[in-house]
Amino acid sequence: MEIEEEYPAKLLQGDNGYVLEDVPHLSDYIKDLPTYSNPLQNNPAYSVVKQYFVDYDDSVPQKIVVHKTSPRGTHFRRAGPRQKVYFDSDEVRACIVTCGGLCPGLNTVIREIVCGLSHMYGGGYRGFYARNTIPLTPKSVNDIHKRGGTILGTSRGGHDTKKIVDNIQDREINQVYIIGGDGTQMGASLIFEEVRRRGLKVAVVGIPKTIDNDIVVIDKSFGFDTAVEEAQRAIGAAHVEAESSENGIGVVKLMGRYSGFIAMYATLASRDVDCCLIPESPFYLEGAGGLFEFIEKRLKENGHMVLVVAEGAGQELIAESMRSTDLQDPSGNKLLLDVGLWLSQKIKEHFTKKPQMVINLKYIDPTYMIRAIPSNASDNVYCTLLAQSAVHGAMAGYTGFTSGLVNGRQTYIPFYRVTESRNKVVITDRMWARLLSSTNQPSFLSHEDIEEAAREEAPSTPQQDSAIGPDGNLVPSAHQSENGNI
Ligand SMILES: Nc1ncnc2c1ncn2[C@@H]1O[C@H](COP(=O)(O)OP(=O)(O)O)[C@@H](O)[C@H]1O
Ligand SMILES: O=P(O)(O)OC[C@H]1O[C@](O)(COP(=O)(O)O)[C@@H](O)[C@@H]1O
Ligand SMILES: [Mg+2]
Repeated sequence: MEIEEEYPAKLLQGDNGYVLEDVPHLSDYIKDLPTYSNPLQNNPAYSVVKQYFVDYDDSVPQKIVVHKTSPRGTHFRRAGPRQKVYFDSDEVRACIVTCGGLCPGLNTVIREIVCGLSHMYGGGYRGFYARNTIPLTPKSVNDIHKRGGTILGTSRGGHDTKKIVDNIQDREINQVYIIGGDGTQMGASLIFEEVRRRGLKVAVVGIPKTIDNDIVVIDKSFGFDTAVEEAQRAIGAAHVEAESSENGIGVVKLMGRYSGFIAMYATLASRDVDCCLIPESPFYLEGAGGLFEFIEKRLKENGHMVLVVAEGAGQELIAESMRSTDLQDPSGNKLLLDVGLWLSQKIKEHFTKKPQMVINLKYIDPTYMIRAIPSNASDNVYCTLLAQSAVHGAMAGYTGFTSGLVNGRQTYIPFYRVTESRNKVVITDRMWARLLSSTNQPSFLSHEDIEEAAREEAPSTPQQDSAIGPDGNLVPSAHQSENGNI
């Protein structure tokens, strides 16, 4: 049976403004699918756990800060094992792919999907393209969580939905686990649509991966904690270098193409940073309130300083001062100019005009070193829960969803929700205000800038309070940002 129209959003209304943004299910487009008892009920590890199975109606609210009169709002389906499953254990043929940039924890997710299917449901495993597959068994993945990178390899570009689904069909794969960022989830959504159009019993499941933490709705992405921890080591080194020489300046570039979360959290965590520059907050170099003025002030006060810059910061400034290109990577992401090198050069040029102030600048670019390490303990546990949730969801017949943590609970989120926008640092939010007050750096914002930023983040619910104080200064707003917890 071929189905033509696009899959409609599944919105279920309840009392007091309750909305469940549900995810697709195989039974939505394949009738009379057989079901089976979940084999976990006979598994000695789980059978002792009271209420191990998730209640069909369990859901998780997207916003947890509410007022007396607030409507209950959007909810996502709670992840976890269901009493009934839609795959017989012997029937499962699963494949896993990793796409996009590297991120700590990829191997842990792979390991836990394999082990989850095998130990919990007793399934089998395959990859997409014939010559490119690696058979995965619990034995072969046993130690991989201790390694960085992905044992499956990864790439950008080359997405051909029809070819991929042909392959899934030819190889009789019925569960597809796709680990990747916004681009990958977009591709996964197209694969799901095609699978559904062809009426195939194939569960298509996404696991969100982004070291930049730029995926919306979820609390934070796996590997982010590890990245922040490792970034601190680079900041520590920059601080040692800066402190050890007169007018020492340490510049550290961190990842963050459009979202400065790594830079912001590493800055807050380390406390050694004097100024943090992120893509969301424009800055300028010359004149009153500019970066050069601030650097001079800090050097006079402390004799050294540390500057952290996210890779996507100041791109318009660089474009103004040098010939920029519109080159893209194979996935269509704009190739960025190296802001770390550019900024270091600009600072050096500025101080050559001030012979009374000889600086000593050291530039550290730890970006690929940060990305290549294995995940830390907390990310390892997080990866395990994400992977197990994904497996439980696929076994229960859910499809077209991303497995994600929302307000500390594992949930199933429809693909369109995680791809429709990008998670960014909200500079009129409390967290950025905390950073500004911890570094005491200038906000580089005029009154008009602040008003514009606040307008962009205009309060849409009573949970979102004003962000500008009577004096026009940044005032932390009392609401949670789009992704809640961090
Ligand atoms: N809009 C899109 N539609 C289909 N596939 C996409 C889209 N954007 C990216 N992809 C594919 O997803 C994969 C990873 O994308 P990329 O942006 O490099 O990484 P990430 O998923 O981490 O954001 C690539 O193979 C790319 O071709
Ligand atoms: O050099 P590469 O491999 O294209 O990766 C660089 C990019 O990857 C990132 O880590 C993000 O990767 P994703 O798009 O895969 O999430 C960016 O911070 C960085 O711009
Ligand atoms: Mg991307």
